[in-house]
Amino acid sequence: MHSFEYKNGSLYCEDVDLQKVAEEFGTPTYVYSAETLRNNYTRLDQALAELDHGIEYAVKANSNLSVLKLLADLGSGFDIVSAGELKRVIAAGGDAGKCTFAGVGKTRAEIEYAIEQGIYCFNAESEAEVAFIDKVAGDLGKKAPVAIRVNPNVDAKTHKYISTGKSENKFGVDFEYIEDAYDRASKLENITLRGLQMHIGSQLTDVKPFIEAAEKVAPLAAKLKELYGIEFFSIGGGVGIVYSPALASGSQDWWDSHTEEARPLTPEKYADGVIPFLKDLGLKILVEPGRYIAGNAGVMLTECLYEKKGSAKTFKVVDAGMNDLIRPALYEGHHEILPVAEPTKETPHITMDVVGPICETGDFFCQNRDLPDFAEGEFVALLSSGAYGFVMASNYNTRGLPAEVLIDGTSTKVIRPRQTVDDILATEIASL
Ligand SMILES: Cc1ncc(COP(=O)(O)O)c(C=O)c1O
Ligand SMILES: N[C@@H](CCCC[NH3+])C(=O)O
Repeated sequence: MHSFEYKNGSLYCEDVDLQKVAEEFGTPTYVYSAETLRNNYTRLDQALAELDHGIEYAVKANSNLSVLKLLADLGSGFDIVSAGELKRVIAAGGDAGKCTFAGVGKTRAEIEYAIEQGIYCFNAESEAEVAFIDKVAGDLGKKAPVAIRVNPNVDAKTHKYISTGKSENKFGVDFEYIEDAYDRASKLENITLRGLQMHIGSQLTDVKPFIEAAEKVAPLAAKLKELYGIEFFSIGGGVGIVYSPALASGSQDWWDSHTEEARPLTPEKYADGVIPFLKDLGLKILVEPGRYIAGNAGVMLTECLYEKKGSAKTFKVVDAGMNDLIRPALYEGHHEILPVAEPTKETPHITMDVVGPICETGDFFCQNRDLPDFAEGEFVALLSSGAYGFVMASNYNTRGLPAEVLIDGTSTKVIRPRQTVDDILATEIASL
């Protein structure tokens, strides 16, 4: 049973027909399945049951307040990368005391705010940052909880823009310097060393790099526990999802490739791979999944505006652009594209580029892809858009932001109304 599937000749999310959603709320619109969000969270939680563990959902993947609230209600903690994300968690009813704060460039204002809100831990990414947190905490007359992110120099074998655990990446403190960094940090007066953190990259579809990193860093975690009494080891996020049938073993059929069994990396495979290195540490193990929780829980709906048959190609121009979903333009990310009205056996397949209205050649959702034909005025869904979709949308070309809708069984709720061009202009007009 999938939360997104064809029923009665139309693509549904849970019990709701996406044709009706597109007609009622317009396009482009992001649609999320509450059931998939819950299932993904629960499944990972259960896979890690053998460990004393906590899930710190990576807010950056999808930060809509209703999504955060749903996860907070399940008991999730949150991995944040800005004061803005912390404000979101608090506004959604999440617990600041269950937040970890990552990121290489935290400002004084952000550090002050996070200390005042009582976050669980700063995950510091450099010695300079540790020293600065110590200073800011001292100025406030408080002690700040700190973990240092170790860069284990492990190749995550993912897209180079989202690999974070190699020495040439900007993240964390090099493995060979980390013990000295802890030694120096332990002498600072206004911080408490609470944990150790790592995160080797995003969209990993093979468990081996996770195993390599856990095996390399677990002895360090044990040593830091002995020396400084740290209480947690966060192994970061990064569990990948299936975007392309080519990634799935076996079948080329999209739905089959998205069955849990066909996932290249299941939560169980992930857990089985890393647990042996973590279970005897006597530390709380944190994970920071973003894409795994939200990615397959969302689609973006868009309408076909025009068809253009060029001498070289057929273009379908849709009303969403790279400003609405930037992953194909930025990482050549693959999103499956399905017509909302279910194609029949008679529907011809044609090779097409699906492109947006933005004045950039890179503004495409697919190139030279064989897809069931669809006509002007028809809606299509870009699948697996629940993570790093809406959150990366921009106003480029002075376009408003898409609406976001949450479906839960038969209920449909707009969780963020469309941002109009008038909304964008209002603040600038007021500043004229
Ligand atoms: C520190 C940290 N934790 C967690 C994540 C979440 O990654 P993912 O969405 O791949 O699980 C990221 C993003 O890559 C990150 O930088
Ligand atoms: N935005 C990226 C993931 C970045 C992960 C955050 N560190 C993507 O869409 O794949």
